[in-house]
Amino acid sequence: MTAQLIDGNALSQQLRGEVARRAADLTAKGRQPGLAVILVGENPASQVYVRNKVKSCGDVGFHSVLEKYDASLTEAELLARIEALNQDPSIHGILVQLPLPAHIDDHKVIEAISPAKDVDGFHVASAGALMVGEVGFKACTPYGCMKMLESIGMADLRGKHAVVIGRSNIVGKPMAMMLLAANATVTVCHSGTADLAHHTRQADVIVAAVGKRNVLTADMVKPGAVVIDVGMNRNDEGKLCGDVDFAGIRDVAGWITPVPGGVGPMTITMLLVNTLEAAERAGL
Ligand SMILES: Nc1nc2c(c(=O)[nH]1)N[C@@H](CN(C=O)c1ccc(C(=O)N[C@@H](CCC(=O)O)C(=O)O)cc1)CN2
Repeated sequence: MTAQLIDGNALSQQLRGEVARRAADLTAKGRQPGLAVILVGENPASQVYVRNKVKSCGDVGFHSVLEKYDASLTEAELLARIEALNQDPSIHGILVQLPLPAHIDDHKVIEAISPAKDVDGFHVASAGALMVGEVGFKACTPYGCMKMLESIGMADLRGKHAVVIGRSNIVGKPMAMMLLAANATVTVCHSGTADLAHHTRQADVIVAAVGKRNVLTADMVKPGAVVIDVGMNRNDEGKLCGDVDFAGIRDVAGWITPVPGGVGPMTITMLLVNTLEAAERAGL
């Protein structure tokens, strides 16, 4: 068996077309969606990501502002900027690019963003809304993974077993909640899991979100399973790769997401979706 690819670039293009249409409607009503992106420091990967976010905003007709600050910015200064953006009616979404420099408490910063503008979905209020099934912004990476499942006819996971590898607040935990909301039976594995392969071999859907190469190999995958790779690592040749052994697993899985071109572009697409929804909700 050769797994079919879930193409994040193609799916993103399709979803962004719909976002652009809805944004044009809002703009015509005098409410152009607006996103503020804050970058603190010189992390080279973060610089690429924020540039892509701002460019993507332009592509779908959003207003955007990129605020870049030196790594010496104080926590108090950052909190003051967020408060100003919370009050700015032209800004519907606020995003602080992570990671932040070590002297800034990222939890404090995320909690300073108004939940109504928390388009990253990282605020405790957003996480709580997801937990209890209320309206709130969903974290973009797991939300993108759910859209990828939907695109292959797996919106409803009743009777399916999903295994999430990783328990971070921004991917693993919200991913598990979203899979549960889609009726999957969910197992969350992590560094304290005794026998990872025992769990993954039973899974119909596996989401790998660890940040380490080759955490999942072909012998750990049930034939026909869906494998979603959230990882973003460099291999020995310096090339971008995910958390799973793509070449090996491709011969076993039914579906697999590539890196690059899989979950990454979907993360930015769902940020656009959340920003659009923030602008739509602002008019209600
Ligand atoms: N405030 C946030 N910070 C971070 C988030 C986030 O969702 N919100 N996630 C990651 C980084 N990230 C978005 O910010 C992100 C990472 C990767 C990609 C992406 O499209 N990757 C491409 C490859 C890019 C390359 O060549 O380097 C791909 O997979 O095809 C998008 C967004 C941490 N911080």
